[in-house]
Amino acid sequence: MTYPTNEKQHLTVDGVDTIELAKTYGTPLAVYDVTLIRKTMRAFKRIFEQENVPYVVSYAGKAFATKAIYQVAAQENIHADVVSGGELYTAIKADFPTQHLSFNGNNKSYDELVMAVENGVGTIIVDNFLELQLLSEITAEKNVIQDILLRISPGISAHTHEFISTGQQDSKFGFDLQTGQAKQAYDIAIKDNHLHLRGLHAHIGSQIFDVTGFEKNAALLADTAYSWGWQPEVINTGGGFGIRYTDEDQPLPESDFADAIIRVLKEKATQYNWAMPEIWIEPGRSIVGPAGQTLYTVGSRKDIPGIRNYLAVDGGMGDNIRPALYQANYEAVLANQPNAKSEEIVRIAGKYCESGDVLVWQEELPATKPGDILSVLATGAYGYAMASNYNRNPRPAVVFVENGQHQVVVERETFEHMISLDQDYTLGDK
Ligand SMILES: Cc1ncc(COP(=O)(O)O)c(C=O)c1O
Ligand SMILES: N[C@@H](CCCC[NH3+])C(=O)O
Repeated sequence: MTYPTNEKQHLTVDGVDTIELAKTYGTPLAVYDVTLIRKTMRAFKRIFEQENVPYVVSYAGKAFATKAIYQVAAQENIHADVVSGGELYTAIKADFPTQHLSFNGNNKSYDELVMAVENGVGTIIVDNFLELQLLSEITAEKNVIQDILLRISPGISAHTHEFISTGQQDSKFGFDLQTGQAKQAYDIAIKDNHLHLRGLHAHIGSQIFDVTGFEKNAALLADTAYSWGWQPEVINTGGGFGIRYTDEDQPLPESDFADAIIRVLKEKATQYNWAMPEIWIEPGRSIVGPAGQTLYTVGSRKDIPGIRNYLAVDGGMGDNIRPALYQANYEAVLANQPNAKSEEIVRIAGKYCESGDVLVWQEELPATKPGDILSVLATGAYGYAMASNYNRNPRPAVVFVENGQHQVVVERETFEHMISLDQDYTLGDK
């Protein structure tokens, strides 16, 4: 792999020197290549347009939810999916057209549902019976009609890490199909005058590398609707398209997934004599994952002869929990000279008080010294989004880069931000 560099041999992002970014904004620093984000969004849209089928590409904001990314999604005229009042609030504050939002989640609160209805969220993807009842009450009281989809748990196991697989029957998400709960939900929803049931949704999991699960899922949703004597307007097959983190990952082009789903649903529409349903997909990771990277400053090291060399950087599990949570692998490069020859094998650890605080389990790197900048690649999805203040470390700043320019889109958290909600304790002995 050859990494993009400038005349100083420094790693670049869309033409911008990462060493300069680290100097300007400090580290750890999450950096996004917005040109690449737009390219991926457009590539997804183009597949459907070439096939001339009605579609919605809905960016799954959980992968990275900030005002700036919702603004890019709006500029590219794609939809977005939110999963909490907080994500919805962020999208609203970004002036994202709420009609283009869908709202997923397995335990939306009454207040969140009211917020969604009041703000004109286009589609609520109803997950369970309580939600169906709450939404029925809220829409009746406000005398509005709300578009909904029903989320089904399809009983399809995706071959991915157990914790990010959601389609299997033993899952907290969606109405169970096998036991008839999905049909019961359909019977309730279709009769409700304030709910406009537009279609079905099922998401089988994340970081998936073959199309068969998506084909099965699309076919199952169509067959299910047909078996209920119903022609759905929308079939939403979720997200989950796998990306490359390391050489172990061999992702398919986004077109393969979309093509497979389109082909199956075209066949089903012909078989059932339906108008072609709108095909919705909800990619998160594949849109922002490869476009993001995190810059860190090299600090201490510990070499244990015959055992392992640890290289510590100034971030860690607080800005990327995925290695600790899923044993996820990443690739790291020395940003000062990414194409230099490797000289040693190291484990890149963070600065958190946990043995599991690892960013890269094993990496070949050139010799490094304190103060060098390392970049961990492909951290754009579920990195900053899952960041925490563990050990009271502030969360990094986020910078967007496009056409040689750069801009902070999330400021670095400060110590003061972190204690801003703390109160002095006044009840105990003085
Ligand atoms: C309902 C739903 N849609 C979309 C996504 C996005 O998945 P990914 O980021 O893997 O594309 C998820 C997360 O797995 C999800 O739960
Ligand atoms: N957060 C997970 C994926 C879960 C997706 C949400 N349904 C990850 O980092 O891979």
